[in-house]
Amino acid sequence: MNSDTVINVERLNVNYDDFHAVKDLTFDVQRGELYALLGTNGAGKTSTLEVIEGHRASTSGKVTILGEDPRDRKAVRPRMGIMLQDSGFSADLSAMETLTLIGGLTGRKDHPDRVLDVVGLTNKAETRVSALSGGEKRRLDFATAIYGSPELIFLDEPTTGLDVASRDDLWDVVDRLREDGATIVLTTHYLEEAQQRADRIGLMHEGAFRMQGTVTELTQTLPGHISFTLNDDAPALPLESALSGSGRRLIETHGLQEDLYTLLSWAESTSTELHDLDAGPTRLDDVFRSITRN
Ligand SMILES: Nc1ncnc2c1ncn2[C@@H]1O[C@H](COP(=O)(O)OP(=O)(O)OP(=O)(O)O)[C@@H](O)[C@H]1O
Repeated sequence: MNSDTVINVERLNVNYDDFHAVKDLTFDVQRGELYALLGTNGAGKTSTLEVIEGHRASTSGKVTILGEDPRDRKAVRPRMGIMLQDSGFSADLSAMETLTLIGGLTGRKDHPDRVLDVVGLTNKAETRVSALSGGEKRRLDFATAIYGSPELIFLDEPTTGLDVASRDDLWDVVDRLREDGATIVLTTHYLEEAQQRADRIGLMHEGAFRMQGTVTELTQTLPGHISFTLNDDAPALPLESALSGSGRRLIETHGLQEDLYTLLSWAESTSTELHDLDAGPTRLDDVFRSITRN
């Protein structure tokens, strides 16, 4: 573990009675990284995060965050922010009072009106939590996590319930925090968000990591695709392809650029039209689906 290691997890196990929910998990998160902990339903993500965030004792294993034991609340609270899936704020408090309370509880210094402005809730400052819409509550959840611009921020399903514009706004704020050096741990079921933003991904299934690495490392494990349709009188293709029931040709390839070049050169030299051409590398969705099949 070096001085840039913000989270270190070694052989973490979490049992619920005789159910083994998290199995020997080992990973680290480095300063400034956005690490996405992804996985199937019930994979053990929340159980893992609860231990890292200091909300749950592990059954065995060693976890340090910011060089401290996560259960040492006094040491870690001022330095980290958490956006839970359901924060359970007091319904009677206003948005402004909620943030003031968070500042008092965590010891993180900031100005509630600044943070409300950042998340676009200035006009709801005096509105009670009970009167906020679902998306506004989510933005207030986010505001509590970024209050004081902590150096480590946990975002648990941050964009669930947000419309597209609000999602973009949230990611803009995250990008700015990262420019200032924040480390982010993300869980999400929106895989395209992780694909676009994560430096590294841990992919969990049934309590254990099935894969860990950068998006490129994960997606390189499966072939990319080229697909199109041809007229019935088209000449023989230069590459092996599969034919779907709808008459679409599919080429699966680990050499996408090369095969695409071969195909396009062939199409030009034979004056063949490739209708509805689509090509691309494997997406994280495909990798995700593959782990549930193994
Ligand atoms: N308090 C508990 N008591 C018993 N079993 C639990 C408890 N909390 C979680 N589990 C079980 O542990 C497993 C992992 O749950 P966890 O909530 O960590 O998964 P997750 O990856 O966050 O899932 P999801 O994506 O569905 O939110 C599940 O099978 C769940 O039913």
